[in-house]
Amino acid sequence: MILPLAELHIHLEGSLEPETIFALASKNGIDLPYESVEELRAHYEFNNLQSFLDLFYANMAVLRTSEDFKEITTAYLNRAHASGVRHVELFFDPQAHIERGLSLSEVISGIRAGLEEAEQRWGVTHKLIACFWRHAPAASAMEILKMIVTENHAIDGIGLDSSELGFPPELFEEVFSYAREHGLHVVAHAGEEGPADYIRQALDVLKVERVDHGIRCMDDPELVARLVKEQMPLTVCPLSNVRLRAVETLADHPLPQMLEAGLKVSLHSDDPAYFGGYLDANISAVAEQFSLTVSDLATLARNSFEGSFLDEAARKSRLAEVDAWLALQLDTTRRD
Ligand SMILES: Nc1ncnc2[nH]cnc12
Ligand SMILES: [Zn+2]
Repeated sequence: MILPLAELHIHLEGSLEPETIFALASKNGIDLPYESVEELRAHYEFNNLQSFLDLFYANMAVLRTSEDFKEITTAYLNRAHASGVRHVELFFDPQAHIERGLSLSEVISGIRAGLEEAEQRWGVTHKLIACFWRHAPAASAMEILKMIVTENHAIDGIGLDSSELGFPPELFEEVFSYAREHGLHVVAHAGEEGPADYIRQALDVLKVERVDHGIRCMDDPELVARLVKEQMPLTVCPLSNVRLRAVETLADHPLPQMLEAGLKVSLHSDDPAYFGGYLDANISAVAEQFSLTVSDLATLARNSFEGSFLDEAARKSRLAEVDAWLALQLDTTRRD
């Protein structure tokens, strides 16, 4: 039995593998500035978040049709299912695709078709979260959000992503308040590269239900105490943090201290095609680095379902699956 997990921090466009970038470019008649997959892959060395985002936004320009979105959603879900994912809350960047002339309906219908097929095939449940760019004006986010609401697009929540430093969450107060008033879930990237104060703003101004990354909370003991008290879910992405140099090496990652402090941490893959692995790779890397026990892994898995937007009944049944996994592991250990 594989450890059942909820993947709560995955950017669909970050699952675009180099081979798929080439295949879509060829299909859509787009010239890439690389001769081969190997040449493209050679650019996957990042100094910080921005150096990654520049390549990430350029590469996603190969996505041109609703079918492209369905294809990459299906490819991601095939891979995720194999790594134990039973529920996914998928991010996508609407501004990137609308800028290229796609309509919201084309993008969302393609993604939804892939999500629904995976639910029918494997029972992998889903939510869809539109992430707004913090480097773009809040007015652009608001315009798209109003379109989502008035045209009744199938979106479950909104998030906030892209360049962090210099773009504090408070710039998006009105956008998040409008989203909450219209019954959408709200999450935001905060404290990935940016300071602990951005996490506080995400809580106090945006009133988020979950913080994406949040690792910089460890600079601020008072904030840690609050996050523990509120049991605020933090979606931590260890391989991303290493590749974007938010931490120097995996050994320097604050995950053990975050767990020790009682923070509600779960593990996720962020942009798996760029950072060296899907959810299973993230979990194996930290399990090995920090000698995590099966009980630690069960806690991380439980936190992923508790931090999700699943309804009570579905969450309970997934938590029972985690308990069954742990019982089996403990039983196997006893017999060995
Ligand atoms: N790690 C990350 N941080 C901010 N925005 C992103 N978009 C995709 N990946 C991201
Ligand atoms: Zn992210």
